[in-house]
Amino acid sequence: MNTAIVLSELTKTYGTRRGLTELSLQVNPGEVLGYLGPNGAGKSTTIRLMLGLIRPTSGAIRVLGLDPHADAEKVHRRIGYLAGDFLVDGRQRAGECLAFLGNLRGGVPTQRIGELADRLELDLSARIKSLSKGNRQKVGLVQAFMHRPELLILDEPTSGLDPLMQQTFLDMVTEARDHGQTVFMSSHIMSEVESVADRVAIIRDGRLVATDTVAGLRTRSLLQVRIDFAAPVAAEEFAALPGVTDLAVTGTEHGATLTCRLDGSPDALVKAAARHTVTGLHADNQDLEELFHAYYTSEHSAAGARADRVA
Ligand SMILES: Nc1ncnc2c1ncn2[C@@H]1O[C@H](COP(=O)(O)OP(=O)(O)OP(=O)(O)O)[C@@H](O)[C@H]1O
Repeated sequence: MNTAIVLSELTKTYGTRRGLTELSLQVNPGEVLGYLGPNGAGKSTTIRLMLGLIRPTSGAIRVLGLDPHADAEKVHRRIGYLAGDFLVDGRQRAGECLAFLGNLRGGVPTQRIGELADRLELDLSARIKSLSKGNRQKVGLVQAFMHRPELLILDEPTSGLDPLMQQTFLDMVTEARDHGQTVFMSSHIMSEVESVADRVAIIRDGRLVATDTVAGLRTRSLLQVRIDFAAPVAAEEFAALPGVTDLAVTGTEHGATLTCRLDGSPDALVKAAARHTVTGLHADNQDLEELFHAYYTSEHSAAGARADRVA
């Protein structure tokens, strides 16, 4: 079976503005890939390139084995796409709009549209212009999922959905994967994709900075350590230890508390601490949201510095 999506050394510039820079990424059939990055990172640019709506400045793209620009019609027939700004004629009723789009895709049973609308609590008789942003987003989701496409490309799909509907959407993604469909979904929130994504790709400033499974990303996260001492300790004693960053030592009523982040083996830190009387020890993994923020806020952060480990 063909790889669902292959992006090879993709660069897109808009005049002098950066869109994407030498981005390479593969998405396997049946995989859910979460595509994460802050505003302006290049997520929509990547999606527009994958749909053949714009052309790369250099590099190559294959979607379902086809060139999305040269074979746009064939590719579009086989995918479900939700744009970041899903726009349709607001005078139509939601049901009419979905029936029309279903016919364009070779016919979708009314029952299937009804089932999806019920799950998402979407009123099919409402005129689109009268719907709230979140309800309009639901129309977009139904049209992307209704014909059970081989590949779903979803740009910020949960935008405007309340937490209950976000969960319904995530269930729909899981079911799509169970049916063997491939899902590429962009987001700027880690927690939104971490429960459904097989892999996560993180982009910043148009470049891919990490791709890994959610479990793999967790192993990259640093330990946050707190050690309580019975008497004052000197920060210099710990600052240069291997893997220790963001070190702080504060005096307390009963002695001192050291906090730091730790990358790799705790051995040196534990041995250094053991030269003193330790009254408390606490170590926790940095959560994924924090790791993600470190990736996209600072090139020189601990996690950012490990961004070269692109899987
Ligand atoms: N048509 C355009 N003309 C000029 N610059 C553009 C155009 N489209 C995108 N860009 C620039 O390309 C970069 C990436 O934009 P893109 O919309 O792909 O980001 P994004 O990750 O989707 O952001 P968001 O989360 O805000 O939607 C930005 O710097 C943006 O200003």
